[in-house]
Amino acid sequence: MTDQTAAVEAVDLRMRYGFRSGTVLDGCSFRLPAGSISALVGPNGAGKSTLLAIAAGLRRPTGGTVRLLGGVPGENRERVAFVAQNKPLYPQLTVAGTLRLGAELNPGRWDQDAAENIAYGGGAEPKAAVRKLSGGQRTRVALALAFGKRPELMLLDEPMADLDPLARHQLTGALMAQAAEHGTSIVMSSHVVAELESCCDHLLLLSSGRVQLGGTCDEIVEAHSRLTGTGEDFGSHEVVEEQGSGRGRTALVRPDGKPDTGVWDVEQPSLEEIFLAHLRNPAAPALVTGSVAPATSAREAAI
Ligand SMILES: Nc1ncnc2c1ncn2[C@@H]1O[C@H](COP(=O)(O)OP(=O)(O)OP(=O)(O)O)[C@@H](O)[C@H]1O
Repeated sequence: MTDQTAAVEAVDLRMRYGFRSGTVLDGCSFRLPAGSISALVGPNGAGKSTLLAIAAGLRRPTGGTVRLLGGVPGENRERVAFVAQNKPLYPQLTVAGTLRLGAELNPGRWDQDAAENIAYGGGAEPKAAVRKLSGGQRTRVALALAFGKRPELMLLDEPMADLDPLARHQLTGALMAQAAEHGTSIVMSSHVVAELESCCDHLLLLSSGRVQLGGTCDEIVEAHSRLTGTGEDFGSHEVVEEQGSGRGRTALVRPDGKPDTGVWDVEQPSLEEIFLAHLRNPAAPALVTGSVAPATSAREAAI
């Protein structure tokens, strides 16, 4: 794989589930670099699962293109692991039997130790039937299949949703180790923005069918400021969200140059504050930095 190869690249991706249903993805374009951890966030119904299912080759988009590791979805299944939101498993199998099946389906690349570390870390016994496991233990078994496969790309739909705080912490560590030691690309959806900042390289906020925010965590944070003061207006600073306050006015902005510190108190908002402000104001101007812009639009920008 070359440095230029994207883990996932989408250009003008569009999706409707049927003539009567609304548009779920409406021209999504982004490029998630290989070898990094990327998070997909957005409100309920934003299309995160739809996007991951398209990338995994389980759904055909209505329009646009998506490429994984340089190929089309579904083409390189042995290199890609997908864990769906409902974590489908065979309920009648035991945990050990599920891992045996994983080994049989992935000859030559299966890592039993990696799979067992994830599957048994939450107290599940090898002989326990999957149908008798707790939600979090089932999630661990589904993730164990993904880790055991030693894929080049993991697509994980809300992998932490059922896990307790300690298990979330352990899984975050395991994902970071997987990316650092094996160069695995990881794309996961999540609702817990505060937990993503410490482990993710790139973030995409999906809203109204498009990428509302995209870039590295640092780029997104550095592109925003919170201004508080008594100024008349925010001038050419791009306002994402504005509120009144006892001390005057306050706004989350994308500054156009350095704000006037004689008029405004300038603070750095957290990533979570920025995301919440964008979620409350979906009409705010989008920001997609060069680090996650698709190669075609990056080339256009350079011309
Ligand atoms: N099989 C389907 N048939 C018709 N509409 C669907 C189907 N699956 C999803 N949708 C619709 O597509 C939209 C996006 O759903 P999706 O599950 O992709 O969002 P999401 O961002 O993953 O949401 P959540 O955070 O709640 O998991 C929703 O309006 C949903 O109702």
